[in-house]
Amino acid sequence: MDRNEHEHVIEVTDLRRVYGGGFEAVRGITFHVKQGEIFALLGTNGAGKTSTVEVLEGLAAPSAGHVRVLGHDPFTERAAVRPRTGVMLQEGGFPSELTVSETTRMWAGCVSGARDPREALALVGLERRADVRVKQLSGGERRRLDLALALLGDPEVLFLDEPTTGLDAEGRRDTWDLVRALRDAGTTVLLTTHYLEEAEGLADRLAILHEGRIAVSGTPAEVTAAQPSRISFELPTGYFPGDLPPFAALGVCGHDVQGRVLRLHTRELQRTATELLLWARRSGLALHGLDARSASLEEAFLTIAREVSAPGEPAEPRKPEHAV
Ligand SMILES: Nc1ncnc2c1ncn2[C@@H]1O[C@H](COP(=O)(O)OP(=O)(O)OP(=O)(O)O)[C@@H](O)[C@H]1O
Repeated sequence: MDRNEHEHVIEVTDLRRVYGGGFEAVRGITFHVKQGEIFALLGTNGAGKTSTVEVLEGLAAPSAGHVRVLGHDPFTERAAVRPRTGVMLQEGGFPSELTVSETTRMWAGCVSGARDPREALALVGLERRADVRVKQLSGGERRRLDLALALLGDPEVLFLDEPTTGLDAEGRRDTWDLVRALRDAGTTVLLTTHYLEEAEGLADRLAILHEGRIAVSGTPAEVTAAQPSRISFELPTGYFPGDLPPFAALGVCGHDVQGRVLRLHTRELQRTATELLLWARRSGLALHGLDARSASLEEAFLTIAREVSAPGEPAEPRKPEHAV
């Protein structure tokens, strides 16, 4: 591999995208993706993921800021960028009467230096469906066909917009294995996804978008570590949160009560759990519904998603934000 491993293959600087009518869908985001890295863009519905990816794919110009893919402006230098990138859109939109094989061959005719269409189908496990009409494919098989087409040009950069939507668990795992293999061979991958376990298991780094801004970013471990762990249980009859030992002594950094269920937030899960159980034993109490769970990407995502701005009020970026 003669590519520079540390090169920023994708550079996004202060990107803004304003639609006709003045709605600002992307409000100044900055991130970089290194060569041979899988970067995931996560976000609530309407957060601006597709609006961002479309600019990277050269389908739209930035309203402000700038974007580079492989060192070029993907919009004004489309001819230089497009042959080196593979794009898997959310909706493939193939003619449904063509077979899988015909579709792949037709697409290969539009790609310079395309790999053997049969090889692309084999990569996504569709070789046995080559003679089936596209309209007869399941939703998951169509996603795999979308991916096969994106891989035809053996791209250096792959844009995957929700690549595993509609796939069953096995198909999803197969796609993850394929994306990892492509990354290991040097391909740079930018993907959007709604599946948090997909981002957690697949991405080297990720950014969570919210209302057009990057709310948090970093490696999955960094983003997760910024969240507290949780312990919840039913308050024993006649007990209130104030009857527990002082929260500071338990290492608790926050709490909430829903009905009789007390939820403690902590950054020291082992210490808090130990102190809580010792207190329960000393007090002769059974803690029903006891549940302790480490911080997760899901927790980070839900925390951000709950921070809904008031109508007309721009969302403020969260601090601290990891460097990307
Ligand atoms: N052509 C358009 N004109 C006006 N507003 C648009 C247009 N396309 C998207 N938007 C708005 O921009 C915002 C961001 O949309 P975008 O599709 O980028 O979000 P997303 O994060 O990809 O969402 P999802 O997860 O639902 O696919 C949304 O509020 C959407 O309604």
